[in-house]
Amino acid sequence: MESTSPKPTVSQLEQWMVQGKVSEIYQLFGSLPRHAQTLMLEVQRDKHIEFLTKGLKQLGPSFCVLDANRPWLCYWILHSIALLGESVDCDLEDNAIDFLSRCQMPHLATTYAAVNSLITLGGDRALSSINRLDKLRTFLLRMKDPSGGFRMHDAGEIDVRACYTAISVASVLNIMDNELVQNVGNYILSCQTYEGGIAGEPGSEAHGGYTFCGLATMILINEADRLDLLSLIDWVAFRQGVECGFQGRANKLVDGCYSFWQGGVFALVQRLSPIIGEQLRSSDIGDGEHTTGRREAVAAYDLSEGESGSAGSPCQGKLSDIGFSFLKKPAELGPLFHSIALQQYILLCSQVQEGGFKDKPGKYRDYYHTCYCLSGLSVCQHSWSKDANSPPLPRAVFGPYSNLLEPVHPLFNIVLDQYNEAYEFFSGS
Ligand SMILES: CC(C)=CCC/C(C)=C/CC/C(C)=C/COP(=O)(O)OP(=O)(O)O
Ligand SMILES: [Zn+2]
Repeated sequence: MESTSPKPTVSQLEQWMVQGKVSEIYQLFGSLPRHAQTLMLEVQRDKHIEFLTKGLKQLGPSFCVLDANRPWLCYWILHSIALLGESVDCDLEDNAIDFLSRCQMPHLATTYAAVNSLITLGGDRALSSINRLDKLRTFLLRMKDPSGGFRMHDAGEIDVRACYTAISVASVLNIMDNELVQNVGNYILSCQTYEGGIAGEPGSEAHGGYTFCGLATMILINEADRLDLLSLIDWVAFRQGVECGFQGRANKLVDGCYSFWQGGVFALVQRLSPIIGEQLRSSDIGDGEHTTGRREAVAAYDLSEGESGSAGSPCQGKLSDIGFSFLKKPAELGPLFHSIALQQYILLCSQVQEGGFKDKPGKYRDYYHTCYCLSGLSVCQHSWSKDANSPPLPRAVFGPYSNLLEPVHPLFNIVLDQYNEAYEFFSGS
């Protein structure tokens, strides 16, 4: 007898993508012919590069307009290209360096984007174009508020993003000092909410973007132990939805960009196990049925620390070296989220087969979502590796192994090779 519901085709799936039907996409993906499934699960490298290169060219020809979004577009595009293991041609690179070295001020977010872009381009010309000691350090100090927080720009808002962008740039450029760091921890601490996540400013709602920024900042200033990491982990673990992607905050829709903002939080947490162990041991676990998980976690920590002997030792040495040392520690914890499910969301719901990524089915692709979906995908693929430099096992990578992206340094969201080159370059002075 003939079936009344014929098997869906790839174009029907694309139709559902446009209509935003996530559950239909998953349900019926399974009944596609194998070759069509394989196609859908592949990172469409060539198409993404085509989309990204087109965007980069559109920023030119001489990158001459200094509007606030351009350094961000540059970073989103250059970082995406680097994650895909490619580089840009010489003319585009020269134009980008000239443009970026002219626009490192007067806004912290664009400064961060410009610095990360130049580090991503790499090489002496790009790295030495950053006037870090005179101009940049003076600018960072001018943005600092007596509360400990940073302002985004002169007379601008003080928030967790400003703290992160200032501290991230200072750390990666080796210009961190006590004056910059003073009271930043108090400010971030005042933004951790009753839910466990971190808000943009005191009294606001916890959000994934700010939770990433706040946690990364606390790690970079060696004060992560001051946060309530147990409630932060509880909060972020509950942000992965039934659609497999992450939402930015409670009761909101999932969105591909949170694959990095929330996924990145997990990548950081994986290397905080001594502090988490300490907080678990001193937490009031109680003896109710619902506390079994926590008691088991304490027991597991006691065991693993017995094996590795890595109790929460404070970080020694230079402030700017914390980011570098952080990745030298093994990731003693496995991923505390469903990393395969997230890869499924990114590839089936956010990836646009013609190139680029989007927030969710029903939306259009853009460079911001392309950057943060690819960053999140890389975090997932490398989330089972204890050592940041060792390639993941095939079972950690959803779809063909050729989907594997370059690893990032999760504190800065810079591809690891490029971060290491910058670390070497700036560590001498
Ligand atoms: C380094 C740097 C500048 C980081 C930025 C971090 C970041 C993404 C912050 C999120 C800001 C925010 C509250 C978005 C909510 O938008 P929405 O209400 O449209 O989205 P939602 O419904 O998903 O919460
Ligand atoms: Zn988004």
